[in-house]
Amino acid sequence: MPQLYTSKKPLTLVFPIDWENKKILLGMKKRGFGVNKINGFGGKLEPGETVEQAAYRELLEESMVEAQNMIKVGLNMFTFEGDSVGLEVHVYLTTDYRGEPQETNEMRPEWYDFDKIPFEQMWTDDAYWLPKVLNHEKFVAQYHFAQDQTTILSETFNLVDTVPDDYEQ
Ligand SMILES: Nc1nc2c([nH]c(=O)n2[C@H]2C[C@H](O)[C@@H](COP(=O)(O)OP(=O)(O)OP(=O)(O)O)O2)c(=O)[nH]1
Repeated sequence: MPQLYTSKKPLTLVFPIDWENKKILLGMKKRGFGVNKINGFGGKLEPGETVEQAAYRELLEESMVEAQNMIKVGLNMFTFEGDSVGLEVHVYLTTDYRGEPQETNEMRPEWYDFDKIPFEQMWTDDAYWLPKVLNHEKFVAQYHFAQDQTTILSETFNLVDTVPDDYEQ
């Protein structure tokens, strides 16, 4: 298989989960990459930050929710036709958190029932892996997109016991 990327950029993605009421906190992204899509909360690492520190900070900045725990559930490598930079997205759940979700400059948060997740308003790949996460499974996956950032040209998906720290091409 040809190399899909020559360098990669780590990103975080966090989903607050209420297992008891079967609800997930998602937000409408108001600006930047993936604008107008519904997604979890996350973004780039700041200099000197670990992935987990960035995940905690981005959730707080985007939703005002403060995670008390952070459970790593997945690793996604996203690549795009014609772009040599891969997006390595580290996916976490938090099940213990403080604060009421609030709209911020970046996101409009809202709780969704597990069976009413608006996949048609989310990134195309989410319909493949998010249900696994809600089924208590962990995964490593790779999705290669066409330039339209919607069509998936190839994918690999594996369930794992422990999510690795890095995606290995
Ligand atoms: N669910 C899902 N999330 C994705 C996909 N691709 C992708 O980059 N993301 C996430 C990872 C990050 O949480 C977010 C992109 O981060 P960002 O560019 O908005 O980062 P940021 O908040 O630091 O950016 P900025 O606007 O402040 O510059 O989107 C995808 O296919 N599915």
